This record gives sequence, C-alpha cells and structure tokens, in this order.
Amino acid sequence: MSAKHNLFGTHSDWLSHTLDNADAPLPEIKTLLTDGTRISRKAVGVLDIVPPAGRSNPNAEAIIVSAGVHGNETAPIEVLNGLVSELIEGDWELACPVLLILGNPPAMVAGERFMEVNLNRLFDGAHGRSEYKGLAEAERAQELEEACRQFAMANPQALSHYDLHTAIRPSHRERFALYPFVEGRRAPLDQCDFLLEAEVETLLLQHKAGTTFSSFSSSLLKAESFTVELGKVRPFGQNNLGRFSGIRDALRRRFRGLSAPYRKPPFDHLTVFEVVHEILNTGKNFRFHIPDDVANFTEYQPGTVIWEDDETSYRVGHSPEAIVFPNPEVPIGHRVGLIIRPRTGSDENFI
Ligand SMILES: O=C(O)CCC(=O)N[C@@H](CCC(=O)O)C(=O)O
Ligand SMILES: [Zn+2]
Repeated sequence: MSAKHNLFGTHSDWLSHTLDNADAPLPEIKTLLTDGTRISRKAVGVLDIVPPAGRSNPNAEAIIVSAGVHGNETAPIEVLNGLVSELIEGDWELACPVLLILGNPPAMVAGERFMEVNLNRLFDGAHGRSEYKGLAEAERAQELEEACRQFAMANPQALSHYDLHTAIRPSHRERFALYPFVEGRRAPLDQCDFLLEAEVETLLLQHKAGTTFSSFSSSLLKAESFTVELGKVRPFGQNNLGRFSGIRDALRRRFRGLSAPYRKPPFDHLTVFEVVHEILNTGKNFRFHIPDDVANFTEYQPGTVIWEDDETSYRVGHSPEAIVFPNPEVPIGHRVGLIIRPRTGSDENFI
C-alpha cells in the first residue's frame, strides 16, 4: 500500500519537508492512510499518528519519540524519518498512538547543536524565563510541550517518551540512557527490556529534576521518559545507520504492538550509574580541570579536583567517579558535565 497523502507537499519524505520548511509557521494538516491510520502534521517536524479505531493496541500504550532536539545529532533523525516512510508506505501497521518530533529544524538545517540557546534546557517551563524571551528556541520548547500535553490528554494509556540523541565526545560506553529524576521513581522492567533490545546497556539515574525534554515529560506528563544517547554526532549522510539498527528495530516493534523479545547476550543486563554531581558553569572564574576532548565515562581517582572557581571546588569522593558530557563551552548557569559513579546494591529486576 503506497498511500497518497498531502503531508509533505512535493517532498519525498518527512525529513526533507522539515528541512525545507524549517522556519515556516505551517498550519496543521491532516491525512488518512489507506488503512485508516490518521496522521496530523501539527507543526513543522511534529507528527501525531493514530491507528484506525478498532485496531487492537496490545501493549495498551502511547509513545512519544523525539530526535533532533540538537540539530547536529543527525543519526536518530534519519532513523525516525525511515520509520515514518515505512509506515506511510504500508510496510507495517501501527498499533498505538505515537507523537513523533524533529525538535529543532533550523539547527538541523545549520548542522548546529542549537541556534541561539540550547533547546534541551528550555523545558518544564524554563522557556518562559525573561532571558529567553523572543528566542525561536523558547517558542519551539513551548510548542513542543503543548503538542506533548495534547497528545497525553488525548491518549490516556501508559505513556513513554524516548528523546534520542548522539554525543559530542567519544564514549567508553557507546550507548547509554539517562533516567530523569522523579521522587521515588524506579525504572520498570519492561523499560529496561526495551533499552536492552535497543542495544543500550548502560543507564544513568539522574539525581535531581532538570529542564530537559525528558525531564518535562517525566515529571509533568507522568511518562516513563529517557534521554537515549545512541552514538556519536555526525553530519547528515555520514552516519553508519547499521549501528542504529537496535533502536530502529525496537521502536518499530513497539509501534507495531508486538511483545518484547527475550534478552540476548551481550544485551542481557543493564549497568547502572547514579549521577552524584552536576557541574555548572558558575561564572566566578570557573576552571574546569578535565581536558575538553576526554571520552564519556573516563574515570577519575579519589581526590582528583574536577573543577574550581573563586569560592569552591569539586573533588572526587572516596571511590572513583567518571565524567559524562564534558563541555566547558556553555553559558553561565548551564551544565558543563555530569559526574557519575556505579550504583551499588541495584536490583536487577527493578532498578
Ligand atoms: O555529548 C554531549 O556533551 C551532549 C549530548 C546531549 O545532548 N545530551 C543531552 C542529555 C540530556 C539529559 O541530561 O537528559 C543534553 O545535554 O541535553
Ligand atoms: Zn543532544
């Protein structure tokens, strides 16, 4: 079934339509696929897709998947675009409502992480702060929050959100997920199974709520949300998509409402770390003592000074700690990196 539809104008697919209309305030447009699946393009890069009434949703769920919240993290964008093309071509049938998002189209066109301000620091209402007034990324954060809210209200099933990224630095662990902090929350077994199915074998437990997209959906929409890091930042067309087949196949399986496959080695258990410290650029003569290009999960021994400023410093505690996302080139108040250590006493079945 090759569906005739008007979603992408003259463009061959969702991604080329999004890139070509990156700055356009397009009105909502709806279409019906030949199998009765309804697709609404809510805004540029935002597709709300609902299976036909009466089709069973065996996992009783609704799913939000976002990519391109950072414009230069292109592989997950290509993965999501491929899944949309498959669905529209009728290669498989959708079982559950999905909201698919390409987060920052102007930054995708520019091949940049962001244009004026990091979109992934503007959620959970942070877009309303006076310093972000009038910035396109603040408006986009608000638009995405609203699209997610409407989707969650229209679909009261169990909600999951996967915000797909790739990392700036190399990494000793190629794929890892971050689980936003919500008081008392523990990652359910079926979410751990999904991460392993996607070949994500490492989980980082955040220690406090933040203003990322996954933190917003987790705390405000009560979704099971994860930021998922799937490899390294590369420009469009330069990704080895073979390295992203895990997430592609796992998402397709979920979209089709199939049950999870059994865990298979080497992806049969998650290694869990907890965030123990968030490094912020304090602006008070802030000095970062980690080289710029160090790989994620590089370990530091007890006593190592990680950063200092004119008032305070951070030193590794009694056991080794590792760095994730080292990046001192951020504005004052923004995250320079996360300090993590292996979680002790984790329960294999219920993290
Ligand atoms: O590689 C890097 O330094 C950044 C990769 C990235 O964009 N990571 C996300 C993580 C969001 C979270 O903490 O959930 C980000 O920094 O926004
Ligand atoms: Zn990112």
